[in-house]
Amino acid sequence: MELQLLPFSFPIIFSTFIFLFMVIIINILKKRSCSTLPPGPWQLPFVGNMHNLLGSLPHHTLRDLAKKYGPFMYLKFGQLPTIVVSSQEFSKEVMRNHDASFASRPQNLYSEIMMYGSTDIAFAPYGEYWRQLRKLCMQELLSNTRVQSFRHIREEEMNNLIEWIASNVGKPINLSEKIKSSTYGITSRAAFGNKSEGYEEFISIVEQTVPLTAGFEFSELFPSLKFFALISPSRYKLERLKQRSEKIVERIIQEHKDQKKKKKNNESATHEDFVDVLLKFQDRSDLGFSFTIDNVKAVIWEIFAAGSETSSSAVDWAMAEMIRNPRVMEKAQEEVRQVFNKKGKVDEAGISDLKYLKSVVKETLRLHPSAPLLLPRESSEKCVINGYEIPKKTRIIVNAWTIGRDPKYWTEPESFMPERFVDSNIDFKGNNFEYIPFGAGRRICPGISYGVLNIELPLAFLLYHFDWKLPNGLKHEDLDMTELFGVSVRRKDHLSVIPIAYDDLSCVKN
Ligand code: HEM
Repeated sequence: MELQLLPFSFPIIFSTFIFLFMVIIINILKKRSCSTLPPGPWQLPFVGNMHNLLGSLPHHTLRDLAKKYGPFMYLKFGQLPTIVVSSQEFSKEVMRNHDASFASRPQNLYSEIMMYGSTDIAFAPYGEYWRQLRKLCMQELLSNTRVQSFRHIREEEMNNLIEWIASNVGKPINLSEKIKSSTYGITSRAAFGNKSEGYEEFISIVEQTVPLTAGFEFSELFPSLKFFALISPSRYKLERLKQRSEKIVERIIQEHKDQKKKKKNNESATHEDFVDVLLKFQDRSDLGFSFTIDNVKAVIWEIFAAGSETSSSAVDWAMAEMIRNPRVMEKAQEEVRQVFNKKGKVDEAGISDLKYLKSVVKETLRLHPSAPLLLPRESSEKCVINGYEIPKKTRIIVNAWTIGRDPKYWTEPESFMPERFVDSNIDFKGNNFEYIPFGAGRRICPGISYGVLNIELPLAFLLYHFDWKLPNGLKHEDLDMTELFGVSVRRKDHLSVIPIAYDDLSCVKN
Protein backbone atom coordinates (compact mmCIF):
# COMPACT_ATOMS: atom_id res chain seq x y z
CA MET A 1 0.00 0.00 0.00
CA GLU A 2 2.77 2.40 1.04
CA LEU A 3 4.85 1.47 -2.03
CA GLN A 4 1.94 2.27 -4.35
CA LEU A 5 1.58 5.74 -2.84
CA LEU A 6 5.23 6.62 -3.29
CA PRO A 7 5.18 7.78 -6.96
CA PHE A 8 2.26 10.13 -6.17
CA SER A 9 3.58 11.51 -2.91
CA PHE A 10 7.05 12.41 -4.21
CA PRO A 11 5.90 15.17 -6.62
CA ILE A 12 3.56 16.51 -3.93
CA ILE A 13 6.38 16.72 -1.37
CA PHE A 14 8.74 18.21 -3.94
CA SER A 15 6.31 20.91 -5.07
CA THR A 16 5.44 21.70 -1.43
CA PHE A 17 9.13 22.33 -0.73
CA ILE A 18 9.48 24.53 -3.81
CA PHE A 19 6.42 26.47 -2.75
CA LEU A 20 7.69 26.95 0.82
CA PHE A 21 11.06 28.02 -0.54
CA MET A 22 9.33 30.71 -2.62
CA VAL A 23 7.32 31.88 0.40
CA ILE A 24 10.54 32.22 2.41
CA ILE A 25 12.31 34.18 -0.35
CA ILE A 26 9.34 36.54 -0.71
CA ASN A 27 9.36 37.06 3.03
CA ILE A 28 13.08 37.86 3.07
CA LEU A 29 12.56 40.44 0.36
CA LYS A 30 9.59 41.96 2.16
CA LYS A 31 11.54 42.17 5.42
CA ARG A 32 14.55 43.79 3.77
CA SER A 33 12.36 46.48 2.23
CA CYS A 34 11.26 47.62 5.70
CA SER A 35 14.02 49.12 7.82
CA THR A 36 11.88 50.18 10.78
CA LEU A 37 11.33 46.71 12.20
CA PRO A 38 13.30 45.58 15.26
CA PRO A 39 16.32 43.30 14.76
CA GLY A 40 15.74 39.60 14.57
CA PRO A 41 16.22 36.40 12.62
CA TRP A 42 14.54 36.74 9.27
CA GLN A 43 12.58 33.54 9.41
CA LEU A 44 11.73 30.69 11.71
CA PRO A 45 9.53 28.58 9.48
CA PHE A 46 9.19 25.50 11.59
CA VAL A 47 8.72 27.01 14.99
CA GLY A 48 5.49 25.04 15.34
CA ASN A 49 7.39 21.86 15.82
CA MET A 50 10.45 23.58 17.21
CA HIS A 51 10.50 21.40 20.29
CA ASN A 52 10.60 18.27 18.15
CA LEU A 53 12.93 19.49 15.42
CA LEU A 54 15.44 21.39 17.52
CA GLY A 55 15.02 19.33 20.65
CA SER A 56 14.18 22.52 22.54
CA LEU A 57 11.04 24.05 23.98
CA PRO A 58 9.84 27.31 22.36
CA HIS A 59 10.56 29.48 25.42
CA HIS A 60 14.12 28.08 25.59
CA THR A 61 14.77 28.59 21.86
CA LEU A 62 13.31 32.11 22.00
CA ARG A 63 15.56 32.96 24.94
CA ASP A 64 18.64 31.79 23.00
CA LEU A 65 17.59 33.89 20.00
CA ALA A 66 16.93 36.91 22.22
CA LYS A 67 20.50 36.65 23.57
CA LYS A 68 21.67 37.21 20.01
CA TYR A 69 19.10 39.70 18.72
CA GLY A 70 18.00 41.51 21.85
CA PRO A 71 14.92 41.70 24.07
CA PHE A 72 12.69 43.23 21.39
CA MET A 73 13.14 40.84 18.54
CA TYR A 74 11.36 40.51 15.23
CA LEU A 75 10.89 37.18 13.55
CA LYS A 76 8.50 35.39 11.34
CA PHE A 77 6.74 32.25 12.42
CA GLY A 78 6.03 30.92 8.96
CA GLN A 79 4.13 33.85 7.44
CA LEU A 80 3.24 35.46 10.76
CA PRO A 81 5.14 38.62 11.68
CA THR A 82 5.94 38.31 15.37
CA ILE A 83 7.65 40.39 18.03
CA VAL A 84 9.19 38.49 20.93
CA VAL A 85 9.58 40.51 24.11
CA SER A 86 12.14 39.29 26.65
CA SER A 87 12.76 42.14 29.08
CA GLN A 88 11.01 44.01 31.85
CA GLU A 89 11.42 47.28 29.96
CA PHE A 90 9.72 46.07 26.77
CA SER A 91 7.04 44.03 28.50
CA LYS A 92 6.08 47.29 30.23
CA GLU A 93 6.00 49.05 26.85
CA VAL A 94 3.68 46.40 25.45
CA MET A 95 1.43 45.67 28.43
CA ARG A 96 1.25 49.11 30.05
CA ASN A 97 2.35 52.01 27.83
CA HIS A 98 0.80 50.57 24.66
CA ASP A 99 -1.59 48.11 26.28
CA ALA A 100 -4.64 49.20 24.24
CA SER A 101 -2.79 48.65 20.95
CA PHE A 102 -1.75 45.13 22.00
CA ALA A 103 -4.91 44.03 23.80
CA SER A 104 -6.20 41.77 21.07
CA ARG A 105 -5.41 38.11 20.61
CA PRO A 106 -4.61 36.22 17.42
CA GLN A 107 -7.25 33.62 16.64
CA ASN A 108 -6.21 30.05 15.97
CA LEU A 109 -7.64 26.68 15.09
CA TYR A 110 -8.17 25.83 18.76
CA SER A 111 -10.07 29.04 19.51
CA GLU A 112 -12.11 28.76 16.34
CA ILE A 113 -13.23 25.21 17.08
CA MET A 114 -13.17 24.67 20.85
CA MET A 115 -14.14 28.24 21.75
CA TYR A 116 -17.07 28.52 19.35
CA GLY A 117 -15.49 31.08 17.02
CA SER A 118 -13.26 32.64 19.74
CA THR A 119 -16.22 33.75 21.88
CA ASP A 120 -14.56 32.84 25.19
CA ILE A 121 -12.74 35.45 27.30
CA ALA A 122 -9.14 34.53 26.47
CA PHE A 123 -9.43 34.46 22.68
CA ALA A 124 -12.18 37.02 22.06
CA PRO A 125 -10.79 39.89 19.97
CA TYR A 126 -10.39 43.15 21.90
CA GLY A 127 -13.71 44.99 21.63
CA GLU A 128 -17.15 45.41 23.18
CA TYR A 129 -18.00 41.69 23.40
CA TRP A 130 -14.73 40.90 25.24
CA ARG A 131 -15.15 43.95 27.52
CA GLN A 132 -18.67 42.94 28.59
CA LEU A 133 -17.83 39.28 28.97
CA ARG A 134 -14.74 40.03 31.02
CA LYS A 135 -16.80 42.34 33.29
CA LEU A 136 -19.34 39.58 33.79
CA CYS A 137 -16.55 37.16 34.58
CA MET A 138 -14.87 39.49 37.10
CA GLN A 139 -18.11 40.48 38.84
CA GLU A 140 -20.02 37.22 38.77
CA LEU A 141 -17.71 34.24 38.28
CA LEU A 142 -14.33 35.06 39.77
CA SER A 143 -15.17 37.78 42.31
CA ASN A 144 -13.76 37.32 45.82
CA THR A 145 -17.24 36.51 47.15
CA ARG A 146 -17.76 33.80 44.56
CA VAL A 147 -14.27 32.35 45.10
CA GLN A 148 -14.93 32.28 48.88
CA SER A 149 -18.26 30.52 48.31
CA PHE A 150 -16.31 27.49 47.06
CA ARG A 151 -14.29 27.19 50.27
CA HIS A 152 -16.13 24.08 51.48
CA ILE A 153 -15.49 22.40 48.12
CA ARG A 154 -11.76 23.06 48.29
CA GLU A 155 -11.49 21.85 51.89
CA GLU A 156 -13.54 18.70 51.22
CA GLU A 157 -11.51 17.78 48.15
CA MET A 158 -8.28 18.33 50.07
CA ASN A 159 -9.47 16.19 52.98
CA ASN A 160 -10.31 13.43 50.48
CA LEU A 161 -6.82 13.71 49.03
CA ILE A 162 -5.18 13.54 52.46
CA GLU A 163 -7.35 10.55 53.39
CA TRP A 164 -6.23 8.72 50.27
CA ILE A 165 -2.56 9.54 50.93
CA ALA A 166 -2.98 8.47 54.56
CA SER A 167 -4.03 5.04 53.37
CA ASN A 168 -0.82 4.79 51.34
CA VAL A 169 1.70 6.00 53.90
CA GLY A 170 5.15 4.42 53.47
CA LYS A 171 4.51 3.42 49.86
CA PRO A 172 5.55 5.26 46.68
CA ILE A 173 2.60 7.18 45.22
CA ASN A 174 2.09 9.12 42.00
CA LEU A 175 1.53 12.50 43.62
CA SER A 176 1.22 14.37 40.30
CA GLU A 177 -1.84 12.31 39.33
CA LYS A 178 -3.51 12.81 42.70
CA ILE A 179 -2.88 16.57 42.71
CA LYS A 180 -4.29 16.81 39.22
CA SER A 181 -7.43 14.87 39.97
CA SER A 182 -8.09 16.87 43.17
CA THR A 183 -7.66 20.20 41.36
CA TYR A 184 -9.94 19.09 38.54
CA GLY A 185 -12.34 17.83 41.22
CA ILE A 186 -12.49 21.30 42.77
CA THR A 187 -13.04 23.01 39.42
CA SER A 188 -15.60 20.46 38.36
CA ARG A 189 -17.65 21.00 41.52
CA ALA A 190 -17.27 24.79 41.33
CA ALA A 191 -18.26 24.79 37.67
CA PHE A 192 -20.93 22.09 37.55
CA GLY A 193 -22.00 21.66 41.17
CA ASN A 194 -20.72 18.08 41.30
CA LYS A 195 -18.32 15.72 39.64
CA SER A 196 -20.90 14.99 37.01
CA GLU A 197 -20.99 11.91 34.86
CA GLY A 198 -18.45 12.37 32.08
CA TYR A 199 -16.12 14.49 34.20
CA GLU A 200 -13.21 12.08 33.74
CA GLU A 201 -13.76 12.21 29.99
CA PHE A 202 -13.89 15.99 30.14
CA ILE A 203 -10.45 16.04 31.83
CA SER A 204 -9.04 13.73 29.20
CA ILE A 205 -10.39 16.01 26.43
CA VAL A 206 -8.82 19.09 28.07
CA GLU A 207 -5.50 17.28 28.24
CA GLN A 208 -5.62 16.28 24.61
CA THR A 209 -6.34 19.86 23.53
CA VAL A 210 -3.56 21.46 25.64
CA PRO A 211 -0.78 20.89 23.05
CA LEU A 212 -3.03 22.39 20.36
CA THR A 213 -3.83 25.65 22.16
CA ALA A 214 -0.57 27.43 21.36
CA GLY A 215 -1.41 28.12 17.69
CA PHE A 216 1.91 26.86 16.37
CA GLU A 217 0.49 24.33 13.95
CA PHE A 218 1.88 24.29 10.41
CA SER A 219 -1.41 25.36 8.79
CA GLU A 220 -1.72 28.26 11.25
CA LEU A 221 1.77 29.50 10.45
CA PHE A 222 0.92 29.72 6.76
CA PRO A 223 -2.62 31.13 6.78
CA SER A 224 -2.55 31.99 3.09
CA LEU A 225 -2.22 28.28 2.28
CA LYS A 226 -5.88 27.69 3.04
CA PHE A 227 -5.77 24.15 1.67
CA PHE A 228 -3.46 23.09 4.54
CA ALA A 229 -5.93 24.45 7.07
CA LEU A 230 -8.69 22.34 5.56
CA ILE A 231 -6.71 19.11 5.63
CA SER A 232 -4.93 19.81 8.91
CA PRO A 233 -4.91 16.71 11.16
CA SER A 234 -5.24 19.08 14.14
CA ARG A 235 -8.52 20.42 12.75
CA TYR A 236 -9.86 16.92 12.46
CA LYS A 237 -8.67 16.05 15.97
CA LEU A 238 -10.14 19.22 17.49
CA GLU A 239 -13.49 18.73 15.71
CA ARG A 240 -13.77 15.25 17.16
CA LEU A 241 -12.79 16.40 20.66
CA LYS A 242 -15.30 19.22 20.47
CA GLN A 243 -18.11 16.83 19.53
CA ARG A 244 -17.31 14.79 22.62
CA SER A 245 -17.00 17.78 24.96
CA GLU A 246 -20.16 19.36 23.59
CA LYS A 247 -22.21 16.28 24.44
CA ILE A 248 -20.99 16.45 28.04
CA VAL A 249 -21.57 20.20 28.38
CA GLU A 250 -25.02 19.99 26.84
CA ARG A 251 -26.03 17.29 29.29
CA ILE A 252 -24.71 19.36 32.21
CA ILE A 253 -26.60 22.43 30.99
CA GLN A 254 -29.81 20.43 30.64
CA GLU A 255 -29.41 19.03 34.17
CA HIS A 256 -29.01 22.57 35.50
CA LYS A 257 -32.08 23.78 33.65
CA ASP A 258 -34.13 20.86 35.00
CA GLN A 259 -32.91 21.45 38.55
CA LYS A 260 -33.76 25.12 38.31
CA LYS A 261 -37.34 24.30 37.37
CA LYS A 262 -37.61 22.07 40.44
CA LYS A 263 -36.07 24.62 42.82
CA LYS A 264 -38.28 27.08 44.61
CA ASN A 265 -37.64 30.76 43.93
CA ASN A 266 -36.48 31.53 47.45
CA GLU A 267 -33.76 28.87 47.51
CA SER A 268 -30.35 30.19 48.43
CA ALA A 269 -28.16 31.60 45.68
CA THR A 270 -24.98 31.14 47.70
CA HIS A 271 -24.36 27.70 46.26
CA GLU A 272 -24.66 28.72 42.66
CA ASP A 273 -22.03 27.09 40.49
CA PHE A 274 -20.48 28.64 37.37
CA VAL A 275 -23.04 27.01 35.06
CA ASP A 276 -25.97 28.41 37.13
CA VAL A 277 -24.45 31.89 36.94
CA LEU A 278 -23.77 31.77 33.21
CA LEU A 279 -27.25 30.44 32.40
CA LYS A 280 -28.77 33.39 34.28
CA PHE A 281 -27.17 35.71 31.74
CA GLN A 282 -27.86 33.70 28.59
CA ASP A 283 -29.95 35.57 26.01
CA ARG A 284 -30.81 38.42 28.40
CA SER A 285 -31.97 41.51 26.58
CA ASP A 286 -30.75 43.93 29.29
CA LEU A 287 -27.17 42.65 29.12
CA GLY A 288 -25.98 45.08 26.48
CA PHE A 289 -24.43 42.28 24.42
CA SER A 290 -25.57 39.05 22.90
CA PHE A 291 -24.65 36.06 25.07
CA THR A 292 -25.89 32.88 23.45
CA ILE A 293 -25.87 29.29 24.61
CA ASP A 294 -22.74 28.66 22.49
CA ASN A 295 -21.01 31.53 24.29
CA VAL A 296 -22.01 29.92 27.62
CA LYS A 297 -20.44 26.65 26.44
CA ALA A 298 -17.22 28.44 25.39
CA VAL A 299 -16.84 30.07 28.82
CA ILE A 300 -17.61 26.82 30.69
CA TRP A 301 -14.97 25.03 28.68
CA GLU A 302 -12.46 27.82 29.26
CA ILE A 303 -12.94 28.03 33.01
CA PHE A 304 -12.68 24.27 33.33
CA ALA A 305 -9.46 24.12 31.30
CA ALA A 306 -7.80 27.31 32.59
CA GLY A 307 -8.90 26.76 36.17
CA SER A 308 -7.35 23.35 36.65
CA GLU A 309 -4.32 22.69 34.49
CA THR A 310 -2.46 25.85 35.57
CA SER A 311 -2.91 25.42 39.32
CA SER A 312 -2.28 21.68 39.41
CA SER A 313 0.96 22.01 37.45
CA ALA A 314 2.09 24.79 39.84
CA VAL A 315 1.44 22.55 42.91
CA ASP A 316 3.40 19.78 41.21
CA TRP A 317 6.37 22.10 40.48
CA ALA A 318 6.29 23.52 44.02
CA MET A 319 6.40 20.04 45.58
CA ALA A 320 9.18 18.96 43.22
CA GLU A 321 11.22 22.10 43.98
CA MET A 322 10.78 21.63 47.74
CA ILE A 323 11.77 17.97 47.53
CA ARG A 324 14.90 19.04 45.65
CA ASN A 325 15.54 21.75 48.25
CA PRO A 326 14.98 20.11 51.67
CA ARG A 327 15.92 23.35 53.45
CA VAL A 328 12.93 25.11 51.87
CA MET A 329 10.65 22.13 52.54
CA GLU A 330 11.58 22.12 56.25
CA LYS A 331 11.07 25.85 56.60
CA ALA A 332 7.68 25.74 54.87
CA GLN A 333 6.56 22.74 56.96
CA GLU A 334 7.65 24.44 60.15
CA GLU A 335 5.53 27.45 59.32
CA VAL A 336 2.46 25.45 58.27
CA ARG A 337 2.66 23.26 61.37
CA GLN A 338 3.11 26.23 63.65
CA VAL A 339 0.01 27.92 62.20
CA PHE A 340 -2.24 24.84 62.23
CA ASN A 341 -0.96 22.76 65.16
CA LYS A 342 -3.45 24.33 67.58
CA LYS A 343 -6.39 23.44 65.35
CA GLY A 344 -4.94 20.04 64.49
CA LYS A 345 -6.05 20.50 60.89
CA VAL A 346 -5.57 22.81 57.93
CA ASP A 347 -8.29 25.22 56.87
CA GLU A 348 -8.55 28.18 54.57
CA ALA A 349 -8.85 30.72 57.38
CA GLY A 350 -5.18 30.20 58.33
CA ILE A 351 -3.77 30.51 54.83
CA SER A 352 -3.28 34.27 55.11
CA ASP A 353 -0.73 33.63 57.94
CA LEU A 354 1.52 31.51 55.73
CA LYS A 355 3.99 34.18 54.69
CA TYR A 356 6.76 31.79 53.71
CA LEU A 357 4.47 29.40 51.84
CA LYS A 358 3.16 32.34 49.83
CA SER A 359 6.76 33.12 48.88
CA VAL A 360 7.24 29.47 47.88
CA VAL A 361 4.28 29.85 45.52
CA LYS A 362 5.67 33.09 44.06
CA GLU A 363 9.09 31.55 43.58
CA THR A 364 7.53 28.51 41.88
CA LEU A 365 5.68 30.74 39.43
CA ARG A 366 8.86 32.74 38.75
CA LEU A 367 10.85 29.65 37.73
CA HIS A 368 7.91 27.72 36.29
CA PRO A 369 5.22 30.10 35.06
CA SER A 370 2.30 27.89 34.01
CA ALA A 371 2.13 29.79 30.70
CA PRO A 372 5.81 30.66 29.97
CA LEU A 373 4.93 32.66 26.85
CA LEU A 374 1.70 34.04 28.42
CA LEU A 375 -1.06 34.02 25.80
CA PRO A 376 -0.10 35.70 22.52
CA ARG A 377 -1.33 39.24 21.83
CA GLU A 378 -1.91 40.94 18.49
CA SER A 379 -1.55 44.61 17.56
CA SER A 380 -4.86 46.14 16.53
CA GLU A 381 -3.18 49.25 15.05
CA LYS A 382 0.20 50.49 13.88
CA CYS A 383 2.34 51.40 16.86
CA VAL A 384 5.85 52.78 17.45
CA ILE A 385 8.04 51.38 20.24
CA ASN A 386 11.65 52.40 20.77
CA GLY A 387 11.69 53.92 17.27
CA TYR A 388 10.52 50.70 15.65
CA GLU A 389 7.30 50.61 13.73
CA ILE A 390 5.11 47.63 14.61
CA PRO A 391 2.52 47.05 11.89
CA LYS A 392 -1.12 46.26 12.60
CA LYS A 393 -1.83 42.52 13.08
CA THR A 394 1.66 41.71 14.38
CA ARG A 395 1.73 38.89 16.89
CA ILE A 396 3.34 39.67 20.26
CA ILE A 397 4.86 36.97 22.42
CA VAL A 398 6.08 37.90 25.89
CA ASN A 399 8.62 35.43 27.20
CA ALA A 400 7.71 35.60 30.91
CA TRP A 401 9.88 32.56 31.59
CA THR A 402 13.03 34.29 30.30
CA ILE A 403 12.25 37.52 32.15
CA GLY A 404 11.70 35.56 35.38
CA ARG A 405 15.21 34.09 35.07
CA ASP A 406 17.08 37.17 33.91
CA PRO A 407 20.19 37.84 36.07
CA LYS A 408 19.59 41.57 35.52
CA TYR A 409 16.59 41.39 37.85
CA TRP A 410 17.22 38.30 39.97
CA THR A 411 20.24 37.20 42.00
CA GLU A 412 21.08 33.53 41.40
CA PRO A 413 18.13 33.34 39.02
CA GLU A 414 18.26 29.57 38.52
CA SER A 415 18.11 28.82 42.26
CA PHE A 416 14.88 28.15 44.10
CA MET A 417 15.02 30.78 46.88
CA PRO A 418 11.56 31.80 48.19
CA GLU A 419 13.32 34.20 50.61
CA ARG A 420 13.70 36.67 47.75
CA PHE A 421 9.95 37.35 48.02
CA VAL A 422 9.60 37.35 51.81
CA ASP A 423 10.06 41.03 52.49
CA SER A 424 9.63 42.19 48.95
CA ASN A 425 6.83 44.24 47.42
CA ILE A 426 6.99 42.31 44.16
CA ASP A 427 3.71 40.61 43.41
CA PHE A 428 1.99 39.01 40.45
CA LYS A 429 -0.75 41.57 39.95
CA GLY A 430 0.81 43.03 36.83
CA ASN A 431 2.69 45.99 38.36
CA ASN A 432 6.17 44.45 38.38
CA PHE A 433 7.16 43.72 34.82
CA GLU A 434 10.12 41.53 35.78
CA TYR A 435 7.59 39.12 37.30
CA ILE A 436 4.51 38.45 35.18
CA PRO A 437 3.30 34.84 35.59
CA PHE A 438 -0.31 36.06 35.23
CA GLY A 439 0.44 38.61 32.50
CA ALA A 440 -0.41 42.30 32.92
CA GLY A 441 -2.59 45.07 31.57
CA ARG A 442 -6.12 44.74 30.26
CA ARG A 443 -5.76 41.04 29.51
CA ILE A 444 -4.17 40.01 32.79
CA CYS A 445 -5.46 36.70 34.10
CA PRO A 446 -8.83 37.23 35.83
CA GLY A 447 -8.43 33.98 37.82
CA ILE A 448 -5.53 35.03 40.10
CA SER A 449 -7.35 34.69 43.46
CA TYR A 450 -9.06 31.46 42.47
CA GLY A 451 -5.83 30.02 41.00
CA VAL A 452 -3.53 31.03 43.86
CA LEU A 453 -5.86 29.57 46.50
CA ASN A 454 -5.87 26.33 44.54
CA ILE A 455 -2.08 26.26 44.85
CA GLU A 456 -1.64 27.46 48.43
CA LEU A 457 -4.30 25.28 50.04
CA PRO A 458 -3.15 21.91 48.60
CA LEU A 459 0.45 22.76 49.52
CA ALA A 460 -0.55 23.61 53.09
CA PHE A 461 -2.41 20.27 53.40
CA LEU A 462 0.43 18.24 51.89
CA LEU A 463 3.11 19.91 54.02
CA TYR A 464 1.14 19.80 57.26
CA HIS A 465 0.20 16.11 57.28
CA PHE A 466 3.23 14.46 55.71
CA ASP A 467 6.97 14.39 55.36
CA TRP A 468 8.13 13.33 51.92
CA LYS A 469 10.85 10.94 50.72
CA LEU A 470 11.97 9.91 47.25
CA PRO A 471 11.69 6.18 46.42
CA ASN A 472 14.46 3.76 45.39
CA GLY A 473 17.17 5.69 47.25
CA LEU A 474 16.92 8.54 44.72
CA LYS A 475 18.81 11.61 45.95
CA HIS A 476 16.83 14.85 46.18
CA GLU A 477 19.31 16.65 43.91
CA ASP A 478 18.77 14.01 41.19
CA LEU A 479 15.05 14.71 40.78
CA ASP A 480 14.43 15.30 37.07
CA MET A 481 12.94 18.75 36.38
CA THR A 482 12.58 18.38 32.59
CA GLU A 483 9.58 20.25 31.17
CA LEU A 484 6.91 18.93 28.85
CA PHE A 485 5.68 21.18 26.04
CA GLY A 486 2.19 22.66 26.07
CA VAL A 487 0.55 26.04 26.54
CA SER A 488 0.81 25.17 30.23
CA VAL A 489 4.19 23.62 31.02
CA ARG A 490 4.17 20.53 33.24
CA ARG A 491 7.02 18.41 34.56
CA LYS A 492 7.82 15.59 32.17
CA ASP A 493 7.95 12.88 34.83
CA HIS A 494 5.28 12.11 37.37
CA LEU A 495 6.30 12.96 40.90
CA SER A 496 6.73 9.61 42.58
CA VAL A 497 7.18 10.08 46.35
CA ILE A 498 6.75 8.26 49.65
CA PRO A 499 4.53 9.99 52.23
CA ILE A 500 5.42 9.62 55.92
CA ALA A 501 2.67 10.63 58.36
CA TYR A 502 3.53 13.65 60.53
CA ASP A 503 0.41 13.61 62.75
CA ASP A 504 -2.01 10.85 63.72
CA LEU A 505 -4.25 11.92 60.81
CA SER A 506 -7.30 11.60 63.09
CA CYS A 507 -8.88 14.70 61.52
CA VAL A 508 -9.16 12.96 58.16
CA LYS A 509 -9.95 9.47 59.43
CA ASN A 510 -13.19 10.57 61.17
C1 HEM B 1 -1.65 29.32 38.45
C2 HEM B 1 -2.75 29.73 37.91
C3 HEM B 1 -2.85 30.55 36.65
C4 HEM B 1 -1.87 31.13 35.89
C5 HEM B 1 -0.35 31.09 36.11
C6 HEM B 1 -2.53 31.84 34.81
C7 HEM B 1 -1.88 32.56 33.83
C8 HEM B 1 -2.52 33.30 32.85
C9 HEM B 1 -1.84 34.11 31.87
C10 HEM B 1 -0.34 34.27 31.74
C11 HEM B 1 -2.78 34.69 31.09
C12 HEM B 1 -2.53 35.66 29.92
C13 HEM B 1 -2.45 37.07 30.47
C14 HEM B 1 -2.04 38.12 29.47
O1 HEM B 1 -2.23 37.96 28.26
O2 HEM B 1 -1.51 39.16 29.92
C15 HEM B 1 -4.07 34.24 31.58
C16 HEM B 1 -5.27 34.63 31.04
C17 HEM B 1 -6.47 34.12 31.45
N1 HEM B 1 -6.69 33.27 32.53
FE1 HEM B 1 -5.31 32.56 33.78
N2 HEM B 1 -3.87 31.67 34.94
C18 HEM B 1 -4.12 30.91 36.06
C19 HEM B 1 -5.34 30.53 36.56
C20 HEM B 1 -6.54 30.84 35.99
C21 HEM B 1 -7.81 30.44 36.52
C22 HEM B 1 -8.00 29.68 37.81
C23 HEM B 1 -8.77 30.93 35.66
C24 HEM B 1 -10.26 30.81 35.73
C25 HEM B 1 -10.93 30.05 36.54
C26 HEM B 1 -8.08 31.62 34.60
C27 HEM B 1 -8.68 32.22 33.53
C28 HEM B 1 -8.03 33.00 32.59
C29 HEM B 1 -8.72 33.71 31.51
C30 HEM B 1 -10.21 33.68 31.22
C31 HEM B 1 -7.74 34.42 30.81
C32 HEM B 1 -7.92 35.32 29.60
C33 HEM B 1 -8.07 36.78 30.04
C34 HEM B 1 -8.31 37.72 28.88
O3 HEM B 1 -7.84 37.46 27.78
O4 HEM B 1 -8.98 38.74 29.09
N3 HEM B 1 -6.72 31.54 34.82
N4 HEM B 1 -3.88 33.41 32.65
